[in-house]
Amino acid sequence: MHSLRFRFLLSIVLVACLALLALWGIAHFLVYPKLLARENDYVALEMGRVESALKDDLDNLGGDTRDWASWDDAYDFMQGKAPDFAESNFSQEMFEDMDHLMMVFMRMDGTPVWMAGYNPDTDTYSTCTSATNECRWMSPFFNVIQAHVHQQAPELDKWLLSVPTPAMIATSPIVPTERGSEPPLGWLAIVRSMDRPWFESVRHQTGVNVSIEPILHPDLIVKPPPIIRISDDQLLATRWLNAEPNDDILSLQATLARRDFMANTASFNFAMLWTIGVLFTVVMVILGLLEFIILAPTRRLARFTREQRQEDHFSETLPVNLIARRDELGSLAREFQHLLMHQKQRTDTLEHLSQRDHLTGLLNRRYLDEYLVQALTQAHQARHSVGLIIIDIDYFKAYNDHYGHPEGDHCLTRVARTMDRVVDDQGIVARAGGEEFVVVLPETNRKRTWRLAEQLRLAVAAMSLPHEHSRVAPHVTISVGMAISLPEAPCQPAELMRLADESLYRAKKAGRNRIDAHHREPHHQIDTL
Ligand SMILES: Nc1nc2c(ncn2[C@@H]2O[C@H](COP(=O)(O)OP(=O)(O)OP(=O)(O)O)[C@@H](O)[C@H]2O)c(=O)[nH]1
Repeated sequence: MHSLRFRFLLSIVLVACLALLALWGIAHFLVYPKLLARENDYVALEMGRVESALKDDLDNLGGDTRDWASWDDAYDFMQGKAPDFAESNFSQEMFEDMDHLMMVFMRMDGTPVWMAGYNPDTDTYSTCTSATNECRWMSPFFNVIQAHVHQQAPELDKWLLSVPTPAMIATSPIVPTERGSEPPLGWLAIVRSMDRPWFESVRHQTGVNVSIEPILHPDLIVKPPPIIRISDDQLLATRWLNAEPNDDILSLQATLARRDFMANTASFNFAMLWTIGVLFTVVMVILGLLEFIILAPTRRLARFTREQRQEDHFSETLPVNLIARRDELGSLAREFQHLLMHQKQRTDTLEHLSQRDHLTGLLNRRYLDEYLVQALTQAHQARHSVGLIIIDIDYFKAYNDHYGHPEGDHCLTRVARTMDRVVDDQGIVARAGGEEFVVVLPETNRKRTWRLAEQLRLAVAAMSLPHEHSRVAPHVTISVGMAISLPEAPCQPAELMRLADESLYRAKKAGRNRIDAHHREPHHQIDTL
């Protein structure tokens, strides 16, 4: 059997577990996805800024290239009219300031006219008419540019390059500014390396740390996801930029701090912890209230009920604090108390009925037998004498026959009442059966027993109940036999009854309306009224 406390505890723990599960579900399925979606938006915004910085840079490069390519001096230079144009306008300082890696003037068919480059690795600036000797390092760029312009319409173009190093390139046809529709004489291409200084400038503009990696033959590799959450406080965002040659890809990567996500997560965890703490406190308070309001009183009621089964603990009054309650438990306790009292009354009535003779109201034979056993046992221990008197109405059959049975009953009742009054608290009077009565005196002696027997006989005679057919007197008389259990010669109940019965028999035989005692008693003469 599980106690109420256990059941309540189990239920509340189950409810608490469900609540925790619900919190976990809310966190896992609602809050964290929402936070991650917000973080994705944040990443898109940041990467958008980086891409737009890159685009602006590319646009600037394109603008510079177009400006140089549409300058009349450049057009003249391509015509051979201004041979010093390039050498005098371009220098290492300018390349460093403009962050240019190289530039090349070429004819429409891609033949180089003049090229210059600043190699940051060797910190050298060189100019050449072809990608040879000190300008050899420019040849990979030049070759791609050459291939590109072969397929390009004569207008400004800006694009990204993957190898030999990530770079942005602008190519523009060389045309005169104000000479109407004269054909372009060649191409100007300017290359800007996307290396560490470029990363620094992007970081300066956007506040984001970026890097660029070329991915050659992108069809052959598995692209990593656009967002990789490296740790709790950092993520790696990737954007794919188309580049030449061979449809390569530049992987633009940025390491972003997960500040918002961390802050939101910390706030949510803080709220969760408080929620769990409040939940736990509520559970404990509910348990305490349950214990105080229901469980403890219920246990008191159960304990009280249990005690009632043990006779020596019987009590009709429940604990006051239970009875005084103004709730369901209080009314249950009060109802229970009424039930107990009612039960007690019925038990008392039944006990009374089981001990009494229904006609005379005297104690019955069953009670007499039990009482006699008890009285003799106690007298034996306390070394007392027990007196037993048997009374029988004389010629009662004749009485019945003459006056009728109901009148006989009436006579029995009146005789019984008289004897009960005479004995009073000296002992008990029982109806042993028919017209025979027994008196037991638990603490007595021979003399007192004899005297009471005589008082009984005289009292019945004094009632003067007419008895026309009695042969000893004109009224109802009794014969009495008595016996005593002495401490020095104790008797068993049956023996004492037998001795008293024998005395009665002798009294009857001797003429009735008299007393006879057990033979050890002094002999007494017949007393006749
Ligand atoms: N009215 C009435 N009569 C009863 C009751 N119980 C027993 N009796 C009668 O009591 C009578 C007892 O008669 P007996 O035992 O023959 O003795 P007796 O006539 O009294 O004569 P002795 O005892 O020898 O003097 C019987 O007639 C029973 O019917 C009772 O409850 N009511």
